[in-house]
Amino acid sequence: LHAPRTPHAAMADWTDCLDFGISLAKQASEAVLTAFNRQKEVKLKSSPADLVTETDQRVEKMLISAIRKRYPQHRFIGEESVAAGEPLELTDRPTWIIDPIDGTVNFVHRFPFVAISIAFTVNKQTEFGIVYSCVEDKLFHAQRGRGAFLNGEPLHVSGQEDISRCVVVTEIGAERDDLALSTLTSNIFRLLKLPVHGVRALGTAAVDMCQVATGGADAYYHIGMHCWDIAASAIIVKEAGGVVTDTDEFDMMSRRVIAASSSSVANRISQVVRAFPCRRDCGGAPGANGGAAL
Ligand SMILES: O=P([O-])([O-])O[C@@H]1[C@H](O)[C@H](O)[C@@H](O)[C@H](O)[C@H]1O
Ligand SMILES: [Mg+2]
Ligand SMILES: [Mg+2]
Repeated sequence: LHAPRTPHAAMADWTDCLDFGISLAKQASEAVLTAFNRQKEVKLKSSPADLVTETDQRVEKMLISAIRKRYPQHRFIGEESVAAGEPLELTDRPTWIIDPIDGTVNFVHRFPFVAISIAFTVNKQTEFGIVYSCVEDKLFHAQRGRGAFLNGEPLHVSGQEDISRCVVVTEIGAERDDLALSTLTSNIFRLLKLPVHGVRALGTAAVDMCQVATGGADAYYHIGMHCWDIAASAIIVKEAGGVVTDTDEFDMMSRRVIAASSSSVANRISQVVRAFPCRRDCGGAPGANGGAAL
């Protein structure tokens, strides 16, 4: 017996939102570049290495107000809005996940890797991601099922399967307590002893992870970052043919991520790297009540 054919509603592809997001990322990049060489007033957030400037806050407000004007029903998770007390809640509604400047420490020091990161989810599934590495003028984007691109050119991971031939990117992050620091440094020690070809850190999770999408790096892992740091670059890596995972299924709220050129490299990293406890960004079990999948 065949089930009766029911006409499906035309599948929304969210390309209009993607195009709008790209145009906003370009505007935001201009604001970031204008401020890049100027003196900045710097404030601390959760630790002496967790910084915010007036530009982070202004760029986020600009992005959210422009999106809200065009899509009044959409919701937001923005790094600086959450820091200002807005709830961090992912629902099934269309949601923009925004990091107005990923790499604020770089921005403050004029170390030339800073990015605007914008992801868009519906039903807790990421539909597209945009990462604009402003100083490099590199625009990465990916849409679910449609591939990943850098300045319009298709991206592919390296496909490397042998950990001992990998360049691995990671970040130390803003945590400065003893347990976090000893875990993070011993992870690097263990990877170098495998050995791997090299360990790198650019100071922006979003741009780091996009290196895996380009094939310039073979893997990336990070513990302690937040969903806005990696939501956009996760879909970019996946659409470039990479693997994005956690110790288990990828969950953007878990504050742990492994992105790799192949599942064998991802598995090897997950065997070597230890995590320290971090409070989830939101939700309980992965995929449930606010957890989010790719
Ligand atoms: O604060 P921010 O500059 O947006 O984001 C930070 C950067 O991505 C950094 O590379 C990472 O190590 C931190 O964990 C993030 O918080
Ligand atoms: Mg960030
Ligand atoms: Mg930021």
